Amino acid sequence: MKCISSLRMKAIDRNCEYLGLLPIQLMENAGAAIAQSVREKLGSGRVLFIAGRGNNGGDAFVAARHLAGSSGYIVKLILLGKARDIGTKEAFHNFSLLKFSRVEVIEITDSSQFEAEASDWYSEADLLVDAIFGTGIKGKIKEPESTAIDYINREGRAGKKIISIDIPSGLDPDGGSFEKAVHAGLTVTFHRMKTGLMSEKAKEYTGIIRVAEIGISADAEQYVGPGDLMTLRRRESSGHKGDSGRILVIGGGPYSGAPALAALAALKAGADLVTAAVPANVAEIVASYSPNLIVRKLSSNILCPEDVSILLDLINSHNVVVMGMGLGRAPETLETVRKILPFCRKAVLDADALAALSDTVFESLAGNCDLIITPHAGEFALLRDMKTPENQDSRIKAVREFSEKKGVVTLLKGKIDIISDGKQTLLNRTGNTGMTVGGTGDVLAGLTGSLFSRNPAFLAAACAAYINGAAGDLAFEKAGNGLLATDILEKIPEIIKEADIG
Ligand SMILES: NC(=O)C1=CN([C@@H]2O[C@H](COP(=O)(O)OP(=O)(O)OC[C@H]3O[C@@H](n4cnc5c(N)ncnc54)[C@H](O)[C@@H]3O)[C@@H](O)[C@H]2O)[C@H](O)CC1
Ligand SMILES: [K+]
Repeated sequence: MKCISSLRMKAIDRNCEYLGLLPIQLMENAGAAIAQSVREKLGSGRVLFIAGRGNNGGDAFVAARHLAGSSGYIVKLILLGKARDIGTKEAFHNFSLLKFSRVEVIEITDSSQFEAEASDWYSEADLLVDAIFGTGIKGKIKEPESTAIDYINREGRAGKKIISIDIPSGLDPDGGSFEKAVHAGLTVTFHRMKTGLMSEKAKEYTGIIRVAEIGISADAEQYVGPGDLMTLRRRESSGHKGDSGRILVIGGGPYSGAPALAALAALKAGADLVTAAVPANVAEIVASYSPNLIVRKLSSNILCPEDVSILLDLINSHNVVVMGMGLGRAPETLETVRKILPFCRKAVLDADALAALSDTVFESLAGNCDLIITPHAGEFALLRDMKTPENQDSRIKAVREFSEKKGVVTLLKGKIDIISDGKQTLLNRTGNTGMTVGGTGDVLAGLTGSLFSRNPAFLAAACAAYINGAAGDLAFEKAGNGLLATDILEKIPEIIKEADIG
């Protein structure tokens, strides 16, 4: 069964919101699924919900309302804390609806209140629903939550039915470890199995696990969105120069704009230091584009084997190499690419550098170099020696299989970008017709390198595709089809700032 982490689940939730499916709608569906599970376990009787102040509690508020509307149930709810401290507007909204729903509610703020005020509520219940924490649990369990768990388990030992919402409270949703946790007879988890529920230790706490669908849109999971950006590593506020990425761009010779665009994109996406190593004829031109660039002049007018020693020094002092933009495909250039690649720990290969790849090169890199390739359909066809399929499903399959076989992350550029590492695959639909102009691929390569310096390859490539397209969409509003790659550069910081990852 496919499991997901709590972070991925949060990313999908955020992507739903981006698509217009609001958190309160998901909460309503989650609560309805819980109410249905209660009905299946108990035809009629007394049901007690024990709810925390997060969204796990929010699901309980919805479920209690649904159940109180069904005949045959007496529904009570213990809120652990004060109503004013409920953490989200969705949970608070649903809590407010309880006063119109024939659900009796008490607030417990201190563990000493349990004996006098809540003990009877526990003992008279036929079924208890645990909604203290779900995926939001952090650190040591405090009071009154800790005592609330003890009381639930006391009733469980007495043979009562216990249903946990999403996760038995106390269990770490990812690792499955715990200091104490609810012993449930049934756990109703949402959308997908959570990794922590599958752990050996968790088994005796979860009881039977049911995965309930809560209406999450397929696209929220299949397409990159702001939720994925949320999972990127933030820049350290106390970081030193270089901590947020040292990027080496190797490009140019026949062209001068391409390496400059990649280098500037890396800077705009938050890299601290970017060095462009470029052939001698274009070094001054590239430097003249921006005072922000550090330019290293190579020995000749094309990249050639005489440059290998200086390039190896540069590779050692940078953490990601972005290579290929405007390099040309002279045999000595491709030979140089092949010579230096095994020394790169992390590399993004674009454009002409892709022509240096072969099965032998891929094999020699396996395990040494973490590689992202960013071909368009034509370059991908050359890499595979096979036409790139037009049909979307066949294209996805081709990218997935190629990435798995070669041990790389592929970002296949197109109207819909496809990103895969062979196991995970994401699609990206940001971007527009104006972006067929030259240079947008160079921007994407630099952007990818910048994110790659702080993040895993797959996430970096997927988020770079999204940011590049989203920056292009913003630029398109003003420039329309007269959009230039430099317009996209200008919009990158806005997208990064909006996503709060700068
Ligand atoms: N797509 C979905 O799966 C949906 C899931 N929903 C539910 O939302 C919860 C996650 O909600 P969140 O608000 O992020 O966190 P929790 O409710 O699990 O917990 C936060 C709550 O608990 C307090 N807290 C955290 N740690 C401790 C501690 N050690 N001791 C005491 N108190 C603690 C914290 O202060 C907060 O008050 C998910 O599991 C689902 O049930 C959505 O409703 C629908 C979409
Ligand atoms: K729970």
